[in-house]
Amino acid sequence: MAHGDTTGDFEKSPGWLDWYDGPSTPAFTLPEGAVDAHCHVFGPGGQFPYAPERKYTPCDASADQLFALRDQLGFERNVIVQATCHGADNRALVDALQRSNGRARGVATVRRDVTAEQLAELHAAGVRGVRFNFVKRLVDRVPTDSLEEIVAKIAPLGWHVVIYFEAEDLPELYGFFSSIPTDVVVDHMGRPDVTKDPDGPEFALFLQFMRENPNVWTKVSCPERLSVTGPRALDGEQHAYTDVVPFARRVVEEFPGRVLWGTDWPHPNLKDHMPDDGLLVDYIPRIATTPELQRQLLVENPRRLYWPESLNTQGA
Ligand SMILES: O=C(O)/C=C(\CC(=O)C(=O)O)C(=O)O
Repeated sequence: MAHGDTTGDFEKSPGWLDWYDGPSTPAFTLPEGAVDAHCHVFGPGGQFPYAPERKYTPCDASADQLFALRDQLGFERNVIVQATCHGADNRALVDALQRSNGRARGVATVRRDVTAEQLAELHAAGVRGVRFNFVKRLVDRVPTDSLEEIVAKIAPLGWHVVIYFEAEDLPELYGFFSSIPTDVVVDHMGRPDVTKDPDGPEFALFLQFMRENPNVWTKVSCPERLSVTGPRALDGEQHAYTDVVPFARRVVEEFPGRVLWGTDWPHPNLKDHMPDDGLLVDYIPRIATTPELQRQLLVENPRRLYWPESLNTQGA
């Protein structure tokens, strides 16, 4: 369904695909307490304007719409990640966290001049991390000394750093990423080229990065973004994105305690189709094949990072 061409004073980027309205109820029953650990809120633009420096203008995707999806799919909680279309203006994120009744935590974007007071306010709202984006079509590159300054400011709060990059850029960024002292969460497995061999050198470098750095976690999310051959999660398809499965399954099985999963709703910048989020949930048991792996991926791991106070076992 189209959600309108304008949002407040903003016109959506040409060719923008709106999120899928009326997703199916998943066939896979999520474990109790499951967390959608990667999703976004956009605007509404009339209330929370998009950032002047943005590289795309999305359709609105409000907190209420996100919470309705959460309930429909059977998740208990969300981790809402600041997207580049809102720059370092975290107001839409903070508003969503505050209206979630403690059922959402957040990852913000901040600049090097962020103050301790601003960070304390974000923490009180439920922010637990910052995101550094290195995807060239989304942002202008921020120098690493600025990022190091930010890390020094957020580390005392117990926050972590979410990094988003493409596989071809890992060799250049490997040293900087390995130097980050906090926990680090890699979005979408570092965006592997899934036409390549999962046993080949490109993905081997990513696996090596995770092996060498026990503070590094990853989201085994976004098959709809990584897949080349599909099939797409539409029309009841129960075997969607088969080409991504070997990559995600490999990571889940080698690092079961350091993986997260999220819908990526509302799926910004997809070009050729918009997935049915219910069918995306049905992809999960193909990459986390046992109830124990599913519980770690969906419940225990996200709680350790985002709701550690809810765990009563030490070092769980
Ligand atoms: O939602 C995602 O994970 C991916 C995005 C958008 C994004 O990250 C952003 O705007 O910050 C993408 O690949 O276009």
